[in-house]
Amino acid sequence: MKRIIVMRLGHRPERDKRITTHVGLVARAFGSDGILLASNDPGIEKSIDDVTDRWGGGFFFRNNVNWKHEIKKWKKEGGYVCHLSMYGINLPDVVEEIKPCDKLMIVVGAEKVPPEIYEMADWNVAVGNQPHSEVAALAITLDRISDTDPLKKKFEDSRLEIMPMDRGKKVIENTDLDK
Ligand SMILES: C[S@@+](CC[C@H](N)C(=O)[O-])C[C@H]1O[C@@H](n2cnc3c(N)ncnc32)[C@H](O)[C@@H]1O
Repeated sequence: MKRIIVMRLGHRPERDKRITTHVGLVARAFGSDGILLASNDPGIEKSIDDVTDRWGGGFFFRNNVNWKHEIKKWKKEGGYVCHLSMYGINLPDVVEEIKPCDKLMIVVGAEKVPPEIYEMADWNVAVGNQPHSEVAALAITLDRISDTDPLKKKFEDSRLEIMPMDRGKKVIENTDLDK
């Protein structure tokens, strides 16, 4: 698996800020390269960029994209699209087909997605055929399709790094980046 990006559809700035931020945090923490937001919410872009700046990695955020245009472009460039939906094929039954893809876009919705996405996607994939959350669906998908363990990912050029410990909290600050 070489390049994975996430597309967030249907974000409503008045009610989805927290969950879309969590979609972005999970996309970054579990190994994708960036996220496209198909709505205009510069505040979320700022929050995710701030996290990337402090915690490292080369994650990108693009605000206010035209989702149809981005998907068409992605496919034209040889990319594949996996739309997460509880109505799709259950992930364990399709994961081995998706894994070898070296350019994958994972699409998650908010309340309701445009019906065309079901046709445009190469796979409509359920993370279990029960309703739950885009955050959980994305996390499990990123974990299952990865060749390496996403929890072991190293984040380059971080200002902050946690030293894991049994109890308490230890965070190391890397001041070299400011020089
Ligand atoms: C709160 S759900 C909305 C479900 C909505 N009722 C629908 O018809 O699409 C928001 C998003 O979470 C994701 N999601 C929720 N449950 C899922 C599941 N079991 N498998 C895969 N994705 C799921 C989908 O991406 C969905 O668009």
